[in-house]
Amino acid sequence: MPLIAPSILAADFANLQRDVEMINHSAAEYIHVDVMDGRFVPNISFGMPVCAAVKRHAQKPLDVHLMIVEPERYLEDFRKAGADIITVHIEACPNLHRTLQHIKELGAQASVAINPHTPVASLSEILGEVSQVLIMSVNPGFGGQSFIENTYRKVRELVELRADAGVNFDIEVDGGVNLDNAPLLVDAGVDVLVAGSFVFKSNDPVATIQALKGVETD
Ligand SMILES: O=C(CO)[C@H](O)[C@H](O)COP(=O)(O)O
Ligand SMILES: [Fe+2]
Repeated sequence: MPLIAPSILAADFANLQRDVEMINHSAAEYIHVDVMDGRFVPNISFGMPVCAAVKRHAQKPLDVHLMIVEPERYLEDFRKAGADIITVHIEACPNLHRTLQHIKELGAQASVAINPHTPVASLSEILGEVSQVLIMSVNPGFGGQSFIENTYRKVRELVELRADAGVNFDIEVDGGVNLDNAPLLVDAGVDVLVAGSFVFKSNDPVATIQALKGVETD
């Protein structure tokens, strides 16, 4: 069964406490927190104060996805704001190994993300340093985009690379996840499904989370 990480990017920001409590009462494992700076991605979402506010009501670990340039400047701040897992983008980190060490020194779990155009092979030298790899299945910056189909192949490649390296980490997929692609993703080897719009725009978000959790594979 996949772990489920609903993204609060698609929540009602004026009712954030209510939506965090919905996640608390659901079958989800994490709360996915999307931080966008208007530079690494075209959009701006929110920063540390909102992350800290979510943390005050959260009963599940915060999976914080930093879509920002120079993320190393803010690691301590997001750790203080309650981040349990911190994801940085390989495309934003010239000294990725150092950045991942820093995340771990702060007591958080280190995670690295790759954009749709970035090959899985570019991760080969740091796979032993992370507890999670996030494969973007849309171009980062916005919720509600369509899932990019080459994600399945990238997941399979990463599963193979992980086995060859003899290391362990979770594979997370983020962007356009729904009940059509979730079974195929889990079948390909995904451990963590992020879902924003599909959960929060549904009539019954708790039931939608449950449905994602229970996806059948072939
Ligand atoms: O990182 C993200 C966008 O950059 C979001 O986590 C992702 O888009 C989730 O939203 P949706 O499920 O609506 O696609
Ligand atoms: Fe995300």
